[in-house]
Amino acid sequence: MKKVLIAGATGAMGQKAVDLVNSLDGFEITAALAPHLTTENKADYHLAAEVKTYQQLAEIDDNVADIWIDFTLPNAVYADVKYALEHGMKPIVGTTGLTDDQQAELTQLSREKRVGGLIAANFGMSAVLLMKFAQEAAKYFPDVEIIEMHHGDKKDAPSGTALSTAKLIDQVRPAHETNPAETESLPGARGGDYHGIKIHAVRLPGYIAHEQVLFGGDGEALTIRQDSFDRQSFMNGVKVALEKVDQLSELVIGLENIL
Ligand SMILES: NC(=O)C1=CN([C@@H]2O[C@H](COP(=O)(O)OP(=O)(O)OC[C@H]3O[C@@H](n4cnc5c(N)ncnc54)[C@H](OP(=O)(O)O)[C@@H]3O)[C@@H](O)[C@H]2O)C=CC1
Ligand SMILES: O=C(O)C1=N[C@H](C(=O)O)C[C@H](O)C1
Repeated sequence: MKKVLIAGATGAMGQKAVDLVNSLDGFEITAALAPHLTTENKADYHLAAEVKTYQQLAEIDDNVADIWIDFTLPNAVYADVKYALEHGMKPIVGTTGLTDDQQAELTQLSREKRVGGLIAANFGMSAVLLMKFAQEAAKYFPDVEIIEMHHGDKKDAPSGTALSTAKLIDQVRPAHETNPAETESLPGARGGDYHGIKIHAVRLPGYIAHEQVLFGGDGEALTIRQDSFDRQSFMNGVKVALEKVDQLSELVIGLENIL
C-alpha cells in the first residue's frame, strides 16, 4: 500500500485528489496539509479518522507518506516540493507558479536525493494535446496569441498552462515581424507578453479552465481550443502520475513526458 500526503486537501483540486486516492486500490491517504485543516473538521473534507492532519510544513512527521500530491498555492509550492524531496516523498505537483529557476533547482535536488516526481501545469488530456498541437502549428504560423479563461477564484495569472504553451511555441516558431506602430491607449489592452507572444487572461464565474491558441496567416486563421468543464478532467492525469511515479528517477516536467 502506497502512503499519500495531500497538500491543499481542503481546496477545490485537493478535494478532487482526496476523492481520487480514496477510490484507488493500492493507495491510502495517510496525511493531509492545509492551513485551516484540523482533526475536528477533517471528516468534512472526506479524510478518514486515521489521517494525520497538518497546518504547516514544520509539523509533518517523518515517514508519514511515500507520495506527496500538491494542489496548494503559487506562494507555497516551492517550499512544499523542496520539503517533500528532502524527506524522501515523491512529489506529484499540479500547483502552478514555480519559476524556471525554481523548477531547475528542484530538479537538481531530486537528482541529488534520488527521488522522482512530476510537475504538470495541467493534468487534463485536452490541455496536453492543445499544447502539443499548438507547438506543431507554430512552426507554420509564427503569429500567435493565447487567451486563457478561468473561474473567478483563480489567484495566478496567466495560468500555468498558458505560460507552458507560450514556452513550447517559443521553442519552435520562426522569426516574425511585430507591428512597430502599435500603441496602447488603455495599459494592458494587448495582454501579457512572453517573448513576443501575447497572453490574455479572462476571469469569470461559471468558467472552470479553458484555453484558446489563435494563429493568424495570410487570409486564414487557425484556432485550437480546449475546455475543462469539470475539475474531474484533471484526475485521469493524476491517476497516471500515481501509477508511474515509482518509475521516475528525478523530477519530470509535463504530463506528456510520462504518458
Ligand atoms: N495541474 C493541473 O491540472 C491543475 C492545477 N491547478 C492549480 O492547483 C492550485 C490549486 O488550485 P485550487 O484547488 O483551485 O485552489 P484552492 O484555493 O481551492 O485551494 C488551495 C489549497 O491550498 C491550501 N493552502 C493555502 N496555503 C497553503 C500553504 N501555505 N501550504 C499548504 N496548503 C496551503 C488551501 O488551504 P486553506 O483552505 O486551509 O487555506 C487550500 O486547501 C493552483 O495553483 C491551480 O492553478 C488547478 C487545476 C488543475
Ligand atoms: O487554477 C486552475 O483552475 C487551473 N490551473 C492550472 C493552470 O494555471 O494552468 C491548470 C488549469 O488551467 C486549471
